[in-house]
Amino acid sequence: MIKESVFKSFDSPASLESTLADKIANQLQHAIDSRGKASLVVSGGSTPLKLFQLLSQKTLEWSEVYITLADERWVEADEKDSNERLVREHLLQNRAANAKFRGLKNMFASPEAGAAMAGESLANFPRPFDVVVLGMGTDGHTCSWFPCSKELDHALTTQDMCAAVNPTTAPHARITLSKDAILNSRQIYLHLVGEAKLTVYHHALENDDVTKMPIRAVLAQRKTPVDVFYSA
Ligand SMILES: O=C(O)C(O)[C@@H](O)[C@H](O)[C@H](O)COP(=O)(O)O
Repeated sequence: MIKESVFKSFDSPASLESTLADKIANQLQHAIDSRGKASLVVSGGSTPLKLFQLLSQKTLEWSEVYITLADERWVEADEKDSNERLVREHLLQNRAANAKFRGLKNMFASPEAGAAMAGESLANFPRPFDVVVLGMGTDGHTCSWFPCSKELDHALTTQDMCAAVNPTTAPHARITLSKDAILNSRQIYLHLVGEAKLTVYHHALENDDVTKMPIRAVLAQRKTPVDVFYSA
């Protein structure tokens, strides 16, 4: 059994999003007050859209906030499935329009070819990352650490910032921050909405086999604090 992380359950996605947006904004501003700048890593997918919108309205020194993605699909930044597009349309708006954003997709033809440059492009980000917001798929993946992919072990063991992944159960070649990069953070939030995700989360706590459920790489470690924010 994995020892459970801090688990916060909310009555509705809206109350979760409101609380989480407040917490993230406070932590980013605290980082700026303490160290002059702050870093935020966000995930794509459908779960964080409202959170992005709420965050974008927060009053803080967004010009000192460096934002990047936990993972990206290897598609152009204006395509439907691009996480960069999602972040530009929902987070880098309103007050957050002044934030410094770096996506992970670059001009290379594949994530394998582009991974080193994607990592280098984050060189001026404050590390450890101040706040990382992760999602989770119902197969137990987080970031683009897919249980089906032959690159999983590399993504979970490399010291490089970024790794290429070719999932067989999800569309698009991907680039993902490595486990090493994700865990070099001051705070990780796991944002879960829906009872199906709660079932998967409880299943993930049953043992520490990361090859079956890579989310365990986050849940089974004690180096970096992980708070789970859940609403049905
Ligand atoms: O780009 C992505 O797809 C991700 O970053 C991924 O790890 C996501 O967080 C989960 O798949 C959950 O996705 P949903 O929020 O859509 O359920």
